[in-house]
This record gives sequence, C-alpha cells and structure tokens, in this order.
Amino acid sequence: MKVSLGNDHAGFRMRPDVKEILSGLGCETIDFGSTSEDPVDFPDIAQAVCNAVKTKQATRGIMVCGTGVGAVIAANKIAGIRAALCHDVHSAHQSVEHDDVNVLCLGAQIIGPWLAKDIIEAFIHAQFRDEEPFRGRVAKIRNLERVMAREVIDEC
Ligand SMILES: O=C(CO)[C@H](O)[C@H](O)[C@H](O)COP(=O)(O)O
Repeated sequence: MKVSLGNDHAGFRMRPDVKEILSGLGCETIDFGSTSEDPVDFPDIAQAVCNAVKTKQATRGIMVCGTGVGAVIAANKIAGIRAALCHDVHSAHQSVEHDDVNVLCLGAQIIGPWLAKDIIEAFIHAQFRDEEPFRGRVAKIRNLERVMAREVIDEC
C-alpha cells in the first residue's frame, strides 16, 4: 500500500518511528516532510498529504502534529478525505471499517512509539466494510461535502 506521510515540527520526533513502522508493514511512503524541527504550519503539510490521497497517488495518509487535533481539522476540510484522530487501537481499525477513513492523524506529544505502532498497524490492515449501513452513511458524508461546496459557491 502507498501511504502519504507528513508531520509538522511538533510531529517531527515521531517521524522516524512512523517511517520504520510503515516500512515494516511493507508500505511505500510518499513523504511530504517536514524534515526538521523548524516551525511549519500543519495545514500546509496536511494539504499535501491529503491531496496525494485525493488524487489516488496514495491509498491512505498519515499526518502527525503535536496533538493530532490541528491535523485532523485541516484534513477534514479537503473533499474526499475522511480523517480520524486515533490514539487507541479500536478507533484506528473501526474508523476504516465503518467510516472508510483514509487519513490517520496522530499526536506525537500525546502517545509514544509503541502505541503508535499498534495504531498504525490497525489502521493499515483495516478494510472498509462496503455494506449497509456503513455504505449509506459514508454516502451521506459525501453528500454533506457536496452541500457544503454548493453553499460556498452560493456565497461567492
Ligand atoms: O498540535 C498541533 C496543532 O493541533 C501543532 O502540532 C502544534 O504543536 C501546536 O499548534 C503548537 O504550535 P507551536 O508552534 O509548536 O507552539
């Protein structure tokens, strides 16, 4: 599986762990940085990570910031992205199985590398249950995106 990967300065410390975990799972990573602790803005990195998923260059994305909160807010603004902030294993797989989540957000200031490994493994191995009621709910999420996009166009 191809996974787009990004972190801001606060997520930088977890970056080598995430890359090693993904490599151990046989995933190819498309790396959008950041490659240092110099301050960067997480929305910029999240946009790059999510755009790779949206355009199908990557199947899934992982975005690491300090708490994961900013990353998940930014990622969910992008059409076609269903991002989840998961700091437990159950959410990591159920978010894919039920909600077809395609971007995992993590907080490097909140969890350590061992839990991150279990979470990433659960996220990568999980598959969407393309059946009712999940299919219909995801369709309704997609419909919300269309409604919101129309509202933006109407405002212009
Ligand atoms: O967690 C984050 C956003 O939810 C970011 O990664 C930053 O850690 C947070 O915004 C704090 O910013 P700072 O520039 O590191 O003070």
